Amino acid sequence: MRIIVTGGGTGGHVYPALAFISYLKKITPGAEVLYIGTEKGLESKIVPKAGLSFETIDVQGLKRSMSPQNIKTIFKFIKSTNQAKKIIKDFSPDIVLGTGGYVSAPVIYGASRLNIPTVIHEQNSIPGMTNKFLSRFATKIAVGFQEAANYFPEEKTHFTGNPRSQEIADIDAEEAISEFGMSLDKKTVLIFGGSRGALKINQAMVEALPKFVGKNYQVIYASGEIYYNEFKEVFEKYNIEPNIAIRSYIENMSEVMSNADILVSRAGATTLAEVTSLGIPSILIPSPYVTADHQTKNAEALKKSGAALIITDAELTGDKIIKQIERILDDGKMYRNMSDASIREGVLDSSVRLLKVINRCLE
Ligand SMILES: CC(=O)N[C@H]1[C@@H](OP(=O)(O)OP(=O)(O)OC[C@H]2O[C@@H](n3ccc(=O)[nH]c3=O)[C@H](O)[C@@H]2O)O[C@H](CO)[C@@H](O)[C@@H]1O
Repeated sequence: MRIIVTGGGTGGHVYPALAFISYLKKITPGAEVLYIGTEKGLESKIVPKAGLSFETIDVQGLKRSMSPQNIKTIFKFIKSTNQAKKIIKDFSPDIVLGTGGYVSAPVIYGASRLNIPTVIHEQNSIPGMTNKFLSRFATKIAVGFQEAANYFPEEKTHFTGNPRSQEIADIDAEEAISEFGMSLDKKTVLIFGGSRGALKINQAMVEALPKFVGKNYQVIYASGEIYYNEFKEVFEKYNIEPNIAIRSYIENMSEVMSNADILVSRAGATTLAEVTSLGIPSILIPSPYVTADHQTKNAEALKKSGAALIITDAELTGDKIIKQIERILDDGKMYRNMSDASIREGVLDSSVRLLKVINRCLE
């Protein structure tokens, strides 16, 4: 199979694409893969590192309201579609898969103009603007949350879950935690604010860090690369504590998360796919700054099932984080119930399902 994969901007769009590619290569060793992203997005750092062929195009996101800036965007869209079409023609794929983010718009649209089958994957419970626009042109649509199917044409939409679930469920890497200087005998709380970090979570952590010192559980925190320097002094002070490890970004997140007992994080869809595939209880702080408040909807789906507690961004403090962590850790029954609910939400064959959807386009 020759496949072009596109998706980018943030980790939430890139990691599912990489997880699917890795599964595809495992079961179809001859598969030829080309990834199209942008220079600026996180994909330009992590896709080449994964050893994949990577090409870039210039893209600009659509604004919600009409403005002179948007007219420029339309011209840019036409230009980037032409760039994408040239790459697609040269590679001549059987199929093009898009996992969201601005970059997937010109690539999927361009492929559909060239009559090449396309599949888009929507990770969130409420679709983003790019996938809503592309839903008219895509051959098939795969969704990570059942709720998202309501926004797309029924006849071409399939529930697959998020490929990161299947990938992370197979991982068991105890050594990852020792690399952080942590103990295998203590409960581990993993905390981060999505792939880029979140200011509000960093501020709450500055308040919480002194209070984590000497606790009978350990804390691994990723601040996000753009925030690390801002709080460096505090982070360096507490990083030397035996039960605290602080990093700007965790590259081997799958391995680290597989050792976690509780997750505290934003409610990005890919993070939620990961945590449920491992059956880990979570404390979610949905970002209020995303399209259609989709993180609140993502988090509510997990809360409803009993797998997560929610702290709203407005009420977030260091003390609230600690209180909720200890509420779960100190109550064995609550812990087990949340963990059982979490694993029930996991879709452990998500890449198998996505490949089925792709193969149906090729019949
Ligand atoms: C602000 C914003 O627009 N957020 C969106 C973006 O988030 P974002 O990129 O933050 O998405 P997710 O939380 O879904 O995924 C983050 C990914 O980064 C990984 N990770 C995180 C921290 C770290 O140090 N190392 C690491 O590898 C996580 O394990 C996960 O795989 O895409 C998601 C998926 O469409 C959406 O649901 C989010 O609403």
